[in-house]
Amino acid sequence: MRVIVTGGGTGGHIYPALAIAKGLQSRFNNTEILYIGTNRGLEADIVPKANFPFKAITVAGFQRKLSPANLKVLWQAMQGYQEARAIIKEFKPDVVIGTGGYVCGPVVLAAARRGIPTLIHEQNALPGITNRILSRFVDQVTATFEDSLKYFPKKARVTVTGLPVRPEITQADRSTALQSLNLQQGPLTLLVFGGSRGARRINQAMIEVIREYANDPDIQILHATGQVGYQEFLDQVTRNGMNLDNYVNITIKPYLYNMHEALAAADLVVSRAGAATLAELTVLGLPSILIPYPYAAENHQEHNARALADRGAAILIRDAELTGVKLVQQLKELLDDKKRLQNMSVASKNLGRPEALNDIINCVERILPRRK
Ligand SMILES: CC(=O)N[C@H]1[C@@H](OP(=O)(O)OP(=O)(O)OC[C@H]2O[C@@H](n3ccc(=O)[nH]c3=O)[C@H](O)[C@@H]2O)O[C@H](CO)[C@@H](O)[C@@H]1O
Repeated sequence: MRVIVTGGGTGGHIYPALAIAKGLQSRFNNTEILYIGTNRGLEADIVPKANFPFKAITVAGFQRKLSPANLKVLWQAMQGYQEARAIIKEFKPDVVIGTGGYVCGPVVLAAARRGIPTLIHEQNALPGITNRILSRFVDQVTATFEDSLKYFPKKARVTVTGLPVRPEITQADRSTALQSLNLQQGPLTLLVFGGSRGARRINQAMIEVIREYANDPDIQILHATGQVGYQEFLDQVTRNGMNLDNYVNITIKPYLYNMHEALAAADLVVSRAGAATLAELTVLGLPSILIPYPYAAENHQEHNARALADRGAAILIRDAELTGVKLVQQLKELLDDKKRLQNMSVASKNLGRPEALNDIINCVERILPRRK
C-alpha cells in the first residue's frame, strides 16, 4: 500500500502523523510512506530522523485580518496546491492522511479532488482551521475528543478515537531507557519540557529547581529547553552563578528526539499541556505538573490540563502564577510523597487511550478501496 501522510508546524501535529504511519506499516505488509510537510516546520527536522522519506511544499499561514500579506499567502497557497498535486500524481497513493497544520490543506484537498481516499485526525477539543475546512471534503474525520464533534459539518463521517501515540512510546523499557540516556537507575527522574518548541517561562522557573536539586542523590532531572531557548537557558544558568558541569544529576538538552526513552525513565513530568503530550502521559500513567500555554487558541491547553487535574492525574499551575519558588514547592510536595505520586499515576492511566492508534488504522482500512 502507498500512503501519503501530512501534518506540520509543531510536534503536536507531526507525532500523531508518524504514529499513524508506523501503525499502518505494522498492520499492512509493504506499506510505503511519503511524508509531505514544509521546510520551515519542525517536520523537516523530525521526519527524516524518523527514517521516513520527506518532501516539502510551499505553504504559508493566513493572517486572521484582511491584509496585503494575505495576497502573497494566497499566491503561495495556490503554488503549494500545484506542488501537492504533482507529488500525488507521481506517488499515486492509495490513501492520504492529514493531522492538521496549514500544510495539510493543499495536500488533502488535492487528494480528495482526485478521488483518493482521505482521512484527517484532529488532536484538540477545539479543531484547527485547516481541519475544519478539510472536514467538508474528506472521507473520514477522526477526533481525540467528543467535544470537537460540534465543529464539524453534520454530513462528515466523524469517529472519536483518541490521539494516537507512537508505538515506541508504549514499548520502551525503563531500565534500558535510563541506561541509554546516561541516567542513574536509583533516583527518581523528573522530566521537564515545554511542548515541541520549548517554553521560556518553564525554562526560567527551572533555574530555581536546578539550584534546589543540584547534586541531590535522590532526584535526577532531564530538561529539554526547546531548540530556540537552549543557549539562552545555558547563559541564564551561568548568570545565576551555577556551573552545570558540577551537577551530575542534571541533564539539559535542546530537544529530545528519543522522547519514548525520556518518558519511560520519568517518574514525574513538568510540561505544557498540548494534546499529544497529554495523550503520551496518560497512556503511560505518568503523573505531571502541567503549565498550560496561555496563548494557544481559545486557551485550549488549559481545558486540556483541567481534564487531567480534575481527575487527580495532574497538578495545574497557571502560567501567570508560575515562579521558580512555586514550582520547587510543588515538586517537593510530590517527590516527597510516593503514595500521592502513585495515586496520580493510576488516575492518569485511567485517562489513557491505548487503543487510539488501532482504532484509527481501522478507520483507514474502512475507507480503502477493496483490495484485490
Ligand atoms: C502553542 C500551541 O498552540 N501548541 C499546540 C501544539 O503544541 P505542541 O507541538 O507543543 O504539541 P504537543 O504538546 O501536543 O506535542 C508535543 C510533541 O512533541 C514531543 N516532543 C516534545 C519535546 C521534545 O523535546 N521532544 C519531543 O519528542 C512530545 O513527546 C509530543 O509528542 O500542538 C498541539 C496538538 O495540536 C496543541 O494541543 C498545542 O496547544
